Amino acid sequence: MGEMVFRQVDLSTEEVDALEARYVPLTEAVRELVAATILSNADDDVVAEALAAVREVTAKLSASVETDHSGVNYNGAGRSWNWGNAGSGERNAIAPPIDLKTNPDGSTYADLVLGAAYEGPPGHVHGGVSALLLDHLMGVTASQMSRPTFTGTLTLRYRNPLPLGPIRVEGRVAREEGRKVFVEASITGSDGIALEADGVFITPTWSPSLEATQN
Ligand SMILES: CCCCCCCCCCCCCC(=O)SCCNC(=O)CCNC(=O)[C@H](O)C(C)(C)COP(=O)(O)OP(=O)(O)OC[C@H]1O[C@@H](n2cnc3c(N)ncnc32)[C@H](O)[C@@H]1OP(=O)(O)O
Repeated sequence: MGEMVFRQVDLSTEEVDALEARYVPLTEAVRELVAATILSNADDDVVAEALAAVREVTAKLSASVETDHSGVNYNGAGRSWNWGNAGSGERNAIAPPIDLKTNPDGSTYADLVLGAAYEGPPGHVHGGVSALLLDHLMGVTASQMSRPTFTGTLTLRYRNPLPLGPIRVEGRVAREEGRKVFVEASITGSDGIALEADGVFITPTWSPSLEATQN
């Protein structure tokens, strides 16, 4: 297995929150840029201007890049962050804009709006995006944010096309057997239920290696 390191970073929770607050508006603006890039009818001059501006700002941001992935980090107070996570990273404009909530009974849900960047069939959500949302929400549900769990098997039933627009993803732990956590989930869109899923999430025998670093 390749190296999988969870990094302990010497930052206070306030410092992590401040960093997140600095970048989240940028993530949201980049999502708007992605949508505008897909939908724009601008002429050659405007597109050339946008290209130069995006290249310039990307060069400015890239000047301080030190690594090729952001990883899973945590501090001494137990605050963890995974800014690049493909399913939910707060600084990842490619990730769906998910804000996952946990109910007192451990079940989870997220209400979000999927726009032009998530299209598959005309006007509808790409099946792989639905799978990404479910894998992520079900993995968090299985972990109860207290233990690492990996997707073992994920079974999806695409019952109806899912229109772009507002959707709700919901999940709950159905049962546990040893290291296996069985999770059920669904996605509902403006036309009603679109997907049902069940999955087996497994706590590995190995513990994640924890690496302390100075930041
Ligand atoms: C503390 C920090 C908390 C942080 C929370 C953050 C939440 C983030 C959420 C992120 C969400 C994103 C989530 C992601 O994207 S996770 C990324 C995608 N998933 C992976 O990369 C997983 C790759 N696979 C593996 O690493 C191993 O195969 C695992 C760990 C899964 C099992 O390897 P292990 O060596 O441990 O297995 P075992 O042979 O001892 O078998 C043990 C039991 O399991 C049963 N079994 C085995 N394999 C499968 C299978 N594939 N389906 C169904 N069942 C399976 C097996 O029959 C046996 O059952 P039984 O015979 O005992 O009844």
